[in-house]
Amino acid sequence: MASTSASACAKSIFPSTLSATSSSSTSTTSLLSFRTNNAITIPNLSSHSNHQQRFCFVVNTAVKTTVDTTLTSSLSTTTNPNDTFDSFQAAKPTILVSEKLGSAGIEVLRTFGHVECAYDLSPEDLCKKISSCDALIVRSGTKVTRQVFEAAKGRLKVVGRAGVGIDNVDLQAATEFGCLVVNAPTANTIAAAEHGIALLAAMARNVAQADASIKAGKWERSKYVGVSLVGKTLAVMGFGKVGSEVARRAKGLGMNVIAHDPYAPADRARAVGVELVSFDQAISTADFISLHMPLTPATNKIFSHQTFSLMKKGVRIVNVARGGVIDEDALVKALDDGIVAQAALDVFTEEPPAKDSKLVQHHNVTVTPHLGASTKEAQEGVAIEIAEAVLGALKGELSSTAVNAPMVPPEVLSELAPYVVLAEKLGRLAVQLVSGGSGIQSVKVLYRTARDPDDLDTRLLRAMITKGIIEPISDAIVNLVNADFIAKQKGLRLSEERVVVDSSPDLPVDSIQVQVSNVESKFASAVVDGGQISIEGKVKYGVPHLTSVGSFGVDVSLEGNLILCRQVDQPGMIGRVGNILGEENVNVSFMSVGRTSRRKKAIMAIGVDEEPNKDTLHKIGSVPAIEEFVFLNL
Ligand SMILES: NC(=O)C1=CN([C@@H]2O[C@H](COP(=O)(O)OP(=O)(O)OC[C@H]3O[C@@H](n4cnc5c(N)ncnc54)[C@H](O)[C@@H]3O)[C@@H](O)[C@H]2O)C=CC1
Ligand SMILES: O=C(O)C(=O)COP(=O)(O)O
Repeated sequence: MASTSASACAKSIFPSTLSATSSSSTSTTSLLSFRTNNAITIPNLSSHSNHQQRFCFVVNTAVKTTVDTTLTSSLSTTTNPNDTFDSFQAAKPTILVSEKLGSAGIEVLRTFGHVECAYDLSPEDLCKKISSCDALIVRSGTKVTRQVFEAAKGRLKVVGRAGVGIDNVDLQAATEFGCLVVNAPTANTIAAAEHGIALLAAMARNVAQADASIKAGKWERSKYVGVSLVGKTLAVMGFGKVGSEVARRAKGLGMNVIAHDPYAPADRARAVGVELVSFDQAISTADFISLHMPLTPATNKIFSHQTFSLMKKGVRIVNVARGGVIDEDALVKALDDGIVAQAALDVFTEEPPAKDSKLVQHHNVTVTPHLGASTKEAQEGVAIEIAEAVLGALKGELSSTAVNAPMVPPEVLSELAPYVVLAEKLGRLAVQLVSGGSGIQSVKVLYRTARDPDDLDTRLLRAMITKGIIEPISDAIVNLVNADFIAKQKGLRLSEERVVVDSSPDLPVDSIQVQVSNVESKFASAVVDGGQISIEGKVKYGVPHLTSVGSFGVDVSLEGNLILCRQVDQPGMIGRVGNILGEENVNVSFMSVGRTSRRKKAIMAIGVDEEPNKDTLHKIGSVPAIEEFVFLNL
């Protein structure tokens, strides 16, 4: 067995002789590469269930071999799509829930997978557990670090964040490891907004301090005189879902509301009766400031010594967003200096904060332990929202709440389904036509289509071509999440061009052509005049077909294995090759001949159910009229 070393792929992709083991599965190409001991189908991609053969290219890296061996053994006897579904049911995915999740969500998850609830895991214990999990569901308390993705060893397919903020998930690492991250962005909006208003009012009227004072046996009416909200200016920093709900409520309290958000559309602000202003204007004119932006590198410690110095003396600040947007030492100083009169904080840079935190202990600070999303209603809603998103991802569907992958609407996905299969197979064919040792760096994809360019979303197709090219020759597992990242890492440049043709606009794509530049081919006839390997395919009756190899037209369904022969066009060739295969009990599933002109060069494309042995291939190669041939796995 020849092999490709992973290290050889660092700069460019080096195909070498590929060997293949066959296994069977239903047709499908999983967008999230569900590769454990489960066989998974994507329901909305499973219309090609007649494609029973799937071939796993084995290379000599430990990871790839292990994974593929598991896949091969678990699928080797599967011929019926229902069998695959049954075996999938038997091997349910494991879903680890690492923080308290509403029971309705747990019930939804149990319909599909084994659910393990393990709260308060140490980082080490999480890393130990994760390699046996297909999905992980967290809230804000679990740090999903690069180490977690590394420890998952490729098994973790999806991280579900039961809430909005994903700053506790290392998104870059998730993407590199091909793990989808989904969140539940809407179900806790009102809860967070209500908590913001609760803190605003409680702070203005010293509710928490007065409560503590009474419980300590005191009766301090003059100490806890508050300030009124009506007529005061509130600056909402971050005019997204929560910010706009806070603004709406604050207006109901008679406040004058302004907002700062560089990305919020002005008409959304206008609809709530809020003026969008610059950062400096917002913080310098506000009596109250409420924070509702995400924690990102750009917002990290955005409230600092410098920004506090611009604020009105006596300003009051509410934070139900993320602790990290405030430089907490700077806030303590601003409180001590009287620039900030009071702060009400639900979130902290470190959670829980240190017991002796000066900020938490400050007499002008009101605190809650990250309770913004903690209402019964919000937690049930978030749990169902995240459970559905995670199950969708495990089924291979694309989520509308994907954080690190393009969101492809279901109708686009189902329309593109057969083309997704075609795209991956063309990628696989193209890479096998490259001769060992020549590195693929540049691939061009031409989509012939009658559609307006704006009506054709090719991200899925591009990802699947990348998957087809890269997976057979490396240990990478490529999916929609990491395709562009892995292509870049491997030095593969993939450019796309849409060519408008006069065909039916009902079909998204008429044909897909894959061209590989600056490489040698082990099948010279696949090379066109410009010097690039070129193959083209179409979807016919829902099934992917190869329609051209180099400048030869062929028409073969892309299933099983393929033998391409170039021969002198003469009578009896089909019979001779067919006989050789028949004698060796290799079943021919289809045959197609394309030629330049009569009695000149011809290409014969032969689909075979079984992989012919070396002797059989040698006999084919020895037929005098055959000038070159290649055996390809799909
Ligand atoms: N305390 C809690 O329990 C909860 C906290 N949150 C937090 O609240 C925040 C907002 O959540 P949503 O409104 O649902 O998110 P969202 O995504 O709907 O809104 C965030 C807004 O912040 C804006 N933004 C981004 N960078 C900004 C910047 N530099 N300056 C000003 N605005 C900026 C965005 O354009 C967006 O409109 C998030 O940090 C989230 O994690 C959300 C729910 C509960
Ligand atoms: O949704 C968010 O961003 C939150 O901060 C809520 O966090 P939690 O799920 O309550 O840990």
